[in-house]
Amino acid sequence: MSDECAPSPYDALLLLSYGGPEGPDDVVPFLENATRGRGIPRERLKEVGQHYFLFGGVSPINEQNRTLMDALRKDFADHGLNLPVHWGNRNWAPYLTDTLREMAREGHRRIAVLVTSAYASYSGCRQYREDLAGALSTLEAEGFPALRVDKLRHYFNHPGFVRPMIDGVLKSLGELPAEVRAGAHLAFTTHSIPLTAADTSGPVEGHGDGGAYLRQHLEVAGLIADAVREETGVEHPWRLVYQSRSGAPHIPWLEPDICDHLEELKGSGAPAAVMVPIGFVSDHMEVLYDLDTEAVAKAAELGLPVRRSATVGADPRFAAAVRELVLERAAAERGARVPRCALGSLGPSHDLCPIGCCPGRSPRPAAAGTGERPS
Ligand SMILES: CC1=C(CCC(=O)O)c2cc3nc(cc4[nH]c(cc5[nH]c(cc1n2)c(C)c5CCC(=O)O)c(CCC(=O)O)c4C)C(CCC(=O)O)=C3C
Ligand SMILES: [Fe+2]
Repeated sequence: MSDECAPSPYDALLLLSYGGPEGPDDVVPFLENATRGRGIPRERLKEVGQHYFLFGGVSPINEQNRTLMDALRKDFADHGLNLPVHWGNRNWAPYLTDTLREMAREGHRRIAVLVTSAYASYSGCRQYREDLAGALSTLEAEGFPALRVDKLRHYFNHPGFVRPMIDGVLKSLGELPAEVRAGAHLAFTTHSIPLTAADTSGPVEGHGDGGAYLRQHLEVAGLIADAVREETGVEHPWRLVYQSRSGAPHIPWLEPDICDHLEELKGSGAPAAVMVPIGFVSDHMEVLYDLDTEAVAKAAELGLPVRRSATVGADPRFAAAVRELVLERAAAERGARVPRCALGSLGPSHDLCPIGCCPGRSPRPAAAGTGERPS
């Protein structure tokens, strides 16, 4: 095997995700897991429960992760990369701790971790690092030998993440009625988070003004808008907007909401819009309900033609990007320097989150960051 394809020091890849219910009886316990200690009002929980019940209590996220694992295994096999792929979740089976225990039993010791969130934020980055630290300490208490987990860098600006979304936007534009196509607005959408969480996202030096969360999303939106203009020769106006707001009403979250934005677009005479869910890796419940159900109904009520473009899901280019991320990090851990792919101007993201990156409300141990490395 060529050096480029050596995964050492890694002996496995862990796909780490959110998890979702797989039947009506799972919905309430899943929501309890997802919101424990997070101060979410009961009303919001009832409402979100209804979103899941509308789809038979099944979130598509677990099946999407199984499909992504298949795509990763195929890509790895096709490229002579011998690295087993495992999967664990924060909020539903297969739970992270159970997966890591199984991996430890099988003899894995040094594990690269891909989280299904492309951007910096407490929910999308540090919380997963806290989950990893919690799982590692449970296994240590159970007497397992020490595991080391390395979280792969944020991939929001990796071409394997961005290019499939560019194709998705072009496809959605093509599906709009021809007479409104050229005037269509692009509504890039992501998960709203509390303003304080946005402001403190990413390394401390960049805190304030929406932090890394905002900058990274604006970068991706701009990259996609530029590529679409180059491809079509049409300048589609665009804006970054938000969805899936939770929390107590008096706490400010990122705005505007996608539905309010659609209303504003209609009011200002926009003829159509494409909703581009850049904040999400697959078409899970936030996409299926908040965009395909709620926002699509809003647009119908407004008489605004809309399309929703695809998330990357298990696109082979994304699977290839994951392979590249594993190999580049493996090389770095071996002390080698290899090129790191990133589109745009922000450059490849850090490997190790520095202290103070994406802080939570109360400090908890987090794995895979500066300060967690053996000296
Ligand atoms: C930034 C971000 C991402 C994107 C990055 C990533 O993908 O990780 C994301 C993804 C997801 N969020 C998901 C589901 C939920 N998120 C909730 C609540 C919250 N999310 C938040 C943020 C994010 N969430 C926040 C700040 C809260 C408030 C509570 C808290 O501070 O923790 C709640 C509780 C009910 C509610 O409050 O809405 C649920 C059920 C699912 C699974 C969907 C499925 O089942 O298909 C996925 C992929
Ligand atoms: Fe969420």
